[in-house]
Amino acid sequence: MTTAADIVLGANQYGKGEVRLVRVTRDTATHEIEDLNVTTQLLGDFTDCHATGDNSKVVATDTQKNTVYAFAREHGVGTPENFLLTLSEHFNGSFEWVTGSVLSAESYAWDRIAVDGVGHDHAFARKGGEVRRTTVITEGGETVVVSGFTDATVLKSTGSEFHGFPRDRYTTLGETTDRILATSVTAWWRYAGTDVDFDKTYDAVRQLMLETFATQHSLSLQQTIYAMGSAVLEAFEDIVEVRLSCPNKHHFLVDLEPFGLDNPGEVFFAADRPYGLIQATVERSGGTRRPDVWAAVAGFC
Ligand SMILES: O=c1[nH]c(=O)c2[nH]c(=O)[nH]c2[nH]1
Repeated sequence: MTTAADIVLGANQYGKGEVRLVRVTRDTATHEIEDLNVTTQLLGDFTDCHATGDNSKVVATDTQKNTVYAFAREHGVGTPENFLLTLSEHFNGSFEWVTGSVLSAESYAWDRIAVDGVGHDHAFARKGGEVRRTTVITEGGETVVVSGFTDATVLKSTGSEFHGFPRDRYTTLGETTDRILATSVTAWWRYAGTDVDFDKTYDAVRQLMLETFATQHSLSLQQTIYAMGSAVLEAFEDIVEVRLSCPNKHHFLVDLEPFGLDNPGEVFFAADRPYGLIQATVERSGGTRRPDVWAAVAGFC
């Protein structure tokens, strides 16, 4: 018969998975952003906590997460390799029972959004991920072209406010005059006809939307997406309607005060959910609505 004495703990490790860190360097008006997803795993003799519930050697995963954010403020990020090396030195050097660690980081690259051909100071588009899409619907002798893109992730590190919203007993959100605004734009537009230079129009619409995101001082994501859609309708006669679906990818300023550090809008927790989901159609007044067309395109847009 097997008894507890015959059972031992095998390989184990633990830490915090996917610490989403965005660091904004804002010493000058030209901001830099660093965007990482860090996972920490500590190795060592953690038999007691597994076998008896003695946590005296468990560096809490919450502490590990806090260390990632605090180090981003204290030491900066720099290369992900150097950032992890600094964290490794800390975890392995501070707790004698920690005999090793496995630290990993994903690093997401961002380009500056070009405005009039020049990289914007504080508006960025994430590299990759974006997909151009189109749907052509032919029915009853009529052909309708709807084009757009999904997952164009953009972020502005300033130039965004959100205040003046109603407060009730469930409202805890603070008002802000300076926040990160980040979203992953899904945009579709319906063409009036089919005689269009689709490549040229696609590039120009996409560019105009990103430029508008970059340059419009935002009072809400709703205002921003309306401005993006309006700019397209103003510039392109052969587009009759624009639909936008944009998750508000919240970035929360990390409270570093418990660690004796200030956080002047520099170190953020990039939450992946829940997100605000802001969706709008921008159309020409008096234009014909085509719910049948949109129904043929998956989802709201
Ligand atoms: O731009 C925003 N629109 C909202 O409707 C909203 N709601 C919220 O909590 N934050 C924000 N931000």
